Amino acid sequence: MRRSEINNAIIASRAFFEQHGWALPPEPKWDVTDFGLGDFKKTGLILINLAEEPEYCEKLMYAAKGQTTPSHTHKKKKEDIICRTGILQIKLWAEDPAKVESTDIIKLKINGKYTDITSGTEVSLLAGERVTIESGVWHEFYPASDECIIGEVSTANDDLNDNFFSNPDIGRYAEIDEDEAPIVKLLSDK
Ligand SMILES: O=C(CO)[C@@H](O)[C@H](O)CO
Repeated sequence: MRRSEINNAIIASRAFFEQHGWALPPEPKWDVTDFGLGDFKKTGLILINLAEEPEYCEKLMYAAKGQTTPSHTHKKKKEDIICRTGILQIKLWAEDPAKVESTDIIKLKINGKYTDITSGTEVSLLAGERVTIESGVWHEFYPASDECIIGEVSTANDDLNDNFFSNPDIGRYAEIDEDEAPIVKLLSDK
């Protein structure tokens, strides 16, 4: 990813957060990624780590229409993915969709109530709605609205060691081409 693209993504999402009443903490911990695939408009996500504790984690995320967070799972982390603004589509699988065409039933908590869904089902979340994703459940999400603010509340987060993607070409952090000066230091910046 070009640094200019990262800077622009931060400026645009910052404006959207502000417009929708989401005040960011002082010195937000920004994480902007194209998942190493070099096509931020297609596979891209902007995250801010709000709380990172050994017991829990909270993130605020932003994606624009067309941007997918590709299918992945966590071996340790259990997380609630929450639509805060807009409409969020989230697809869930019992097993890695690149390897197995599973039709297993997933017992998924949607808005706090257990619901049986078939692996591969897509759930649509309106603002205020959430799904609770147990570790081991594969998931992919993208906005159905032009823009989307997404929350994440979870057990401990370890982005380096606890993200398992279907696509083996994916790297969790972007490789950066320094075409201009950074406006913020990313979590992945040394
Ligand atoms: O877990 C999630 C989304 O499900 C994010 O916190 C990761 O950082 C994505 O890699």
